[in-house]
Amino acid sequence: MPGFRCGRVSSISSATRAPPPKNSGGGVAILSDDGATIFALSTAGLPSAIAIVRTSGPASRSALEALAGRVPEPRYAALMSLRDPADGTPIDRALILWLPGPASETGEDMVEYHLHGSRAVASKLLETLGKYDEMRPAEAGEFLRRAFLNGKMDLTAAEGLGDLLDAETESQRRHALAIAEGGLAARIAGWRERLLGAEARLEAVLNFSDEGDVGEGDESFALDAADDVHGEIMETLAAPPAERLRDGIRVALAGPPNAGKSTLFNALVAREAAIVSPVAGTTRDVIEAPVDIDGIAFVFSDTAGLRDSGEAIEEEGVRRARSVSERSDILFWMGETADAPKGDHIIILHPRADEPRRAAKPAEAALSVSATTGEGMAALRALLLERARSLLPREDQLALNQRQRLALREAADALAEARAGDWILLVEALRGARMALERLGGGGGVETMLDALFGRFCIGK
Ligand SMILES: Nc1nc2c(c(=O)[nH]1)N(C=O)[C@@H](CNc1ccc(C(=O)N[C@@H](CCC(=O)O)C(=O)O)cc1)CN2
Ligand SMILES: Nc1nc2c(ncn2[C@@H]2O[C@H](COP(=O)(O)OP(=O)(O)OP(=O)(O)O)[C@@H](O)[C@H]2O)c(=O)[nH]1
Ligand SMILES: [Mg+2]
Repeated sequence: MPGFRCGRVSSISSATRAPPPKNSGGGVAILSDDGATIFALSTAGLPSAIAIVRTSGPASRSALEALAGRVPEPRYAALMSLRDPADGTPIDRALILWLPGPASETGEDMVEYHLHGSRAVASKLLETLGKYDEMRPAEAGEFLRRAFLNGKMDLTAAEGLGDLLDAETESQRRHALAIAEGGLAARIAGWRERLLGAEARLEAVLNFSDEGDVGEGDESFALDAADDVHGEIMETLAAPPAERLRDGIRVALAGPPNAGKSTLFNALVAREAAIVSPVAGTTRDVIEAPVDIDGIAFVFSDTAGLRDSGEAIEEEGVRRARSVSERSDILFWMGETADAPKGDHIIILHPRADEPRRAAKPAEAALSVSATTGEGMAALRALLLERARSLLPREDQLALNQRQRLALREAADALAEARAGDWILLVEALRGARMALERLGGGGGVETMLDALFGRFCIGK
């Protein structure tokens, strides 16, 4: 299967989720729309109760007429008997949606066949559709690609849909939906319009004034536009990036042997993921566990206790522990305050707090916790969530991916140049910024990028 999104059975439960799939990089090159009518099974993972086969393109209607004898009222579900037109053999009794273009998802004529969800029923219909000369199976992401080519959505909305299809946690879902529904596209459109207006007015001033007639200050409206758009772009860029949201907040537990790291780790991830024992040096490797807590994706890492053991395997474990600790977004330190690494991401804990022989909580420790009795665990989760939220985009902010941030930064950089130069440079700055925004939305000369994006989707999407 070319698209990694296809047929993935999410393993998310209340406490665990599968690690986010990485793009295999095996992007499928999709030809530009060749006018063919495409078809695909759009429900991944059979058998299921219902299988939906979709067609998109001009032959959608005639194929439906041939299979069902008639075309139902647009956008109303109709129960129809499907037959193979070649020999009249029945295929299935199915719910049919006739979705004529341009008011369809792809902008083309579409039909949805909601079949009984077995492999055999779906195969029979796909095979029958494949006999039409005008029809061919869809490539990965090709329905969405056609929607984009037909101006139904811009590139950022398509990216948002990709993230929505991947979403496993509530925060991922909400932020992806905002982008998929055009949250970023609308902002881009507003900025482009503002810049284009300023450009046009500048041109007019230049064209209708005699040489040397253009006075100081006549360009102030354009500088204002550049400043306004620059300010809004910088504000949009100030939101934390989408990557933490998608890949999960990385939380490491570190400290000396026997501190109770693995015990706390197991309590936080709500399963016995790591071995716990009274023997110092039990954990040797880094153990990772992805978890959904309160709708936020986390990846917890339990690590080897830090000490000089003089033993090769344990030394390697300690090296890995330090490396994971450095890369974490939040580090729970469970040892002496004096030994704690430094940094904003470090939270000192006072562990095994139920044990009477333990010293009192040091002043620097944020919390006393006992994973065994549960003491301090609710406060620890609250602290964790508060920190995590500060690292993620807020509800009212757009979560931008790297491509989107780079394009916005390019636009902002161009606008920052606007004040520096003369009129010619000002026009160029406005134009440069507008071009960066246009590319962000998927306009002009982005064919390879389109292949990379749409090739990541499922067949049938
Ligand atoms: N059965 C089914 N469910 C589905 C989808 C689908 O294609 N089929 N979708 C697939 O992703 C999602 C819904 N997305 C859709 C997006 C646009 C249109 C569409 O026809 N848009 C028209 C205007 C429709 C209207 O406003 O009434 C248009 O944009 O012109 C349909 C579905 C989720 N659920
Ligand atoms: N009473 C009490 N015992 C605890 C607590 N946490 C851990 N322990 C015990 O302390 C011992 C060490 O716990 P681990 O969780 O394995 O400690 P660790 O920090 O992972 O140790 P290493 O993997 O060796 O670095 C075990 O016997 C645990 O049962 C706690 O909160 N209270
Ligand atoms: Mg351990």
